[in-house]
Amino acid sequence: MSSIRLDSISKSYDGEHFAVNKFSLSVADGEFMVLLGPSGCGKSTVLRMMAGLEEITAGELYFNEVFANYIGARDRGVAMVFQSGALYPNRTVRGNITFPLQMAGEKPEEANEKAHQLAGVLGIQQTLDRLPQTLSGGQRQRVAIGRAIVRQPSAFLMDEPLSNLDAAMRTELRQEIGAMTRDLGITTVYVTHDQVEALTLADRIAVMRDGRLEDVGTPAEVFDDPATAFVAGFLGTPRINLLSSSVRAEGGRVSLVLGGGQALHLDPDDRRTTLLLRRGGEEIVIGVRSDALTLDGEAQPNRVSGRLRTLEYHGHQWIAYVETGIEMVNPDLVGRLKPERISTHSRRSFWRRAARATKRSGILHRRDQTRAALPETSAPTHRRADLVVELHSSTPHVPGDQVSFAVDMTRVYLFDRHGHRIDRVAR
Ligand SMILES: Nc1ncnc2c1ncn2[C@@H]1O[C@H](COP(=O)(O)OP(=O)(O)OP(=O)(O)O)[C@@H](O)[C@H]1O
Repeated sequence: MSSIRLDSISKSYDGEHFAVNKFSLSVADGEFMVLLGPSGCGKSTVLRMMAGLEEITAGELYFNEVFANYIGARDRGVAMVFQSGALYPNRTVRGNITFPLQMAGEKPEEANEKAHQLAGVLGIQQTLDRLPQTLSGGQRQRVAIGRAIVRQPSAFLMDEPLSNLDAAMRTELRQEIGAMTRDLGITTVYVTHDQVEALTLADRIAVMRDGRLEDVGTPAEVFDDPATAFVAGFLGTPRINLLSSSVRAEGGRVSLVLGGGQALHLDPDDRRTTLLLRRGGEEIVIGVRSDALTLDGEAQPNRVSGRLRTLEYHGHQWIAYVETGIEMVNPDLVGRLKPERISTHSRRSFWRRAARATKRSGILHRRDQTRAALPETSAPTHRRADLVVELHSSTPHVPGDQVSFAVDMTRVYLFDRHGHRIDRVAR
């Protein structure tokens, strides 16, 4: 088993943009780490650099604290499973699983015994003598997992292994992957854009955006205590409401002024009051999950009101969409880094680091080719949109009614205009 450490890893495929940009992460021995983020944020690239399938442009990779940038893929002792695990079509399930052992010179009886045991763990004993084309997608993926772990790799890297399966099979195999990797105590890095997979499987989740690490923590930490508005928006269904607001600080009291003549008030004892007293007049972003709002909050000091536009029935709940006159912030765009041409100075220091990291391999980089995203953020992008509220029982209200919702201020997140949490995030 192995710990994995990435120290300021960058990857550029084209010398123009960074697919991964100064990404640092430590995965402990035996930990199940999920890389989560939207399509194109660089998750697979990070995984492939760990596997040795992509050259690292800059930064350092360590396995068990041993520098590993230039260790060949075969010598890293890691196993990888892809979206659709390609199997040898002319070999049986047993033949596929035992193949890596045969290559390693293991005796056929021992290899068969291991395949048999693993097939038991993966629930595919009945298929051992069948060819891949006779298997379902879920069974094929199980065989691919079996073949990957049969040699007891020091780390197991999985790139969206469930994405080609139907919903029921995803849930079943997800649970089995979780149980199996924990039983074996194997260090696992698992890539997905599915928040449910991330929340249910991970010991810790690393949330990525535009090639960078946005947040890392246990599922409860990133969900309940998100570092940025983007993370708050990426986790949770319905998506969090992000309300544009400005801070009014007067006489030791703080109000958060919303559009449509509305405001929320922080308790003087609230530790965030002290932080915001210094930010009077500043624009901020307030995050309120749809279940932190309670209908019929007319009598509450902290409430938001509006016109009920529509109600959706979701079986176990109703979702209310409310026009409030409050300006909402798009969670996908808030604080997004502006891609800009890198300055000469930054380019030089980038390539100096790249050269240091690649010295041992003798790989030369083309200095004049790179462009990068500088750590500059655009202003939050606003949209006029509905407030989204979960209702757990039916309501006599009908579309067109004026409605009020009490806001649970203990469950409100405050972000600066670039989407970073104003109060300290506990990690
Ligand atoms: N071989 C390649 N050549 C050039 N660009 C690439 C290559 N592989 C990936 N990229 C680019 O790098 C960026 C990150 O891609 P990557 O596949 O790592 O993202 P991802 O988060 O895994 O996305 P997805 O969830 O869609 O697989 C994307 O802009 C992608 O187009």
